[in-house]
Parts: sequence; C-alpha cells; structure tokens
Amino acid sequence: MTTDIEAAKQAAAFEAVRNHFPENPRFVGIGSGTTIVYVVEAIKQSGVDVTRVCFVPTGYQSKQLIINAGLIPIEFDALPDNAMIDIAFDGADEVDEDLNCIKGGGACLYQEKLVAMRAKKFICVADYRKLQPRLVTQWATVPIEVEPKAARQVMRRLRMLGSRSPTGAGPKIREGHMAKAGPIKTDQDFFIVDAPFPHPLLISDDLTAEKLGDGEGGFWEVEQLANAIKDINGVLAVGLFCGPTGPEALTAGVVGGQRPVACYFGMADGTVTMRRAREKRPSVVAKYPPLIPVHSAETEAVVVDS
Ligand SMILES: O=C[C@H](O)[C@H](O)[C@H](O)COP(=O)(O)O
Repeated sequence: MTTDIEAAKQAAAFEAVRNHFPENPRFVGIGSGTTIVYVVEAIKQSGVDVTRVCFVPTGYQSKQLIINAGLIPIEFDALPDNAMIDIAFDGADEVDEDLNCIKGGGACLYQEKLVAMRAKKFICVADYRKLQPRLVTQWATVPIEVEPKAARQVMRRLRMLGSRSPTGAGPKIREGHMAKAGPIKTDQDFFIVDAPFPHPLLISDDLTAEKLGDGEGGFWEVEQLANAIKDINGVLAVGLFCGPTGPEALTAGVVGGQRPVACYFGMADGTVTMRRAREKRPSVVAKYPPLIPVHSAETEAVVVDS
C-alpha cells in the first residue's frame, strides 16, 4: 500500500471529525476497516472531552480499536431502548455520486448496518479510489452476509438475479487467506458471498422506460438490487448502503438511514473532497410504479399499485 493512500485516508478522517463531531454527544458509532483507524486518531487528537461519550463498535476489530484508544465502548444491544446514536463514522469500498455505498470488503457488514441505521447522522470516510460515478465500477462485487447452511441456495438465487461478472464468473463464498483453510467467518459466524454484476448499478436518475433498473438486461438500480438480494432466504445483510439518509429518514418518521449524509474523500493531491447527499432524490417507485400485482400477506388481498 502506498503512503499517499494512507495520507488520503488520514486527511479525510481528520476533516470529517473536525466538521461533524458533535458537541457533547452521548453515543458515537465507530465503523470497521483501515480508514476508521484515522477517525479514532482524529477524535483523540481533537482534544474534545470524551469522558462521557460511549462509542458503539460495529464488530470485533472496531471494539478493540475503541478500547486500545482508551475510549469507552458500549455494545449495540446495550444501548437504551429510545437512544439514538448521535453520529456514526465508517469507511466504504465504493461510493457513487448519490452516496450509495458498497461495504463489507473487510467482512464487516451486518453490525455496520445496525449502527448506521440507528444514527442520526452517518458520515463516510474514504480515499480517492473509492469515489466512482456508479457502484460496481472498480469494486466489482456486492458483499453479502449469508447464513452458512443457506450459502449454496443463496448463490443459486443470486445467479437467477443475474449475478455474473463480464467474464462470466458467478458469486463466490469468500475464502480466508490465513493458515486455516475454508471460508472466512464474520463476527456473526456467517459467510460472505461476493456477488459480481455485469454493469455498474444505476441510480434513480438513470432510469428510463427501457432501463427500469429491475435486473432486465443485467441493469439494476441500487435500491432495487439491495431489496431483491435481501429477500433471499438466508441473507442477513447486503453490502449496499442505500435508501434514505439519516435526516430524510427521521423526517419520514423511521429510524435512521443507511446512506451517509456526507462522504469525505482524501484525494491523491493531499486535498479532501466532500460530497453531501441530495436532499430529495427522484423515487424509483414514484417514477415507475410496479406493474405486477403486489401480494399483501396481511390481508390476503391482491393490491395493484396505480
Ligand atoms: O467490511 C468492512 C467495512 O465495510 C469497511 O468499512 C470497508 O471495507 C472499508 O474499509 P477500508 O477503510 O479498509 O477501505
């Protein structure tokens, strides 16, 4: 790894903490990966009083990072029922221009989503390699956390959704690289399946009557793909962080959001670029309502969206 990449991660982390670390927060989410290390460093160096702040980890590595920095960890399931996380910081493997993210490259995924969705504000920090116009550009697969017994069936269903690389390779269970042979296990003891898709994913702006983003011709829109994968039995979490941002979701009366409100990218020239999520995006459903009947399990009636 070259030092300019590390410098880029560090610069992005320091800028993100400088601009967003709230006054007197109660709970702060700390993500996983290599970039988040600099976020913790930035928090420590900022001189803010953290003696009354509890830091919520997104997995084993993140918890050790918090403890080693002398900060106070609190497990996600120890949060008081009505408490929100004031802010969550995390890295990403790829970020598109609408701030949808691919995450899970380091095999942390499910707990990252729990924390991001419970946060009033989710801030992403990354280096310039991660900034792409659309997802599945450089980072060619969508990581998916899968219950091991269901892995083969999940991969079969993924192939039915069109998961294949431009060279024809299908989804794969991620293997470990260490002495112990076999798949790597997540903090939940699950597998990660890496599912390639043949085209960069669309955002709602790209949709046309010809390209609905529903998988036809291999073209998927980010949220539609995330939902289609999440519907497969055995899938715990999909490494696509999309949907409403924190404030958007809070206004709508639902808890938090998965898509960051802002992303900080350390650039190769030493500068930091910040992207903010758009306040209002065209909704996929509003633009092209589903034509097929939607079966409502609750009423046993068939509802057709008009
Ligand atoms: O599974 C890992 C997480 O989603 C990471 O946040 C992501 O892979 C980015 O990691 P890094 O900061 O090391 O590039």
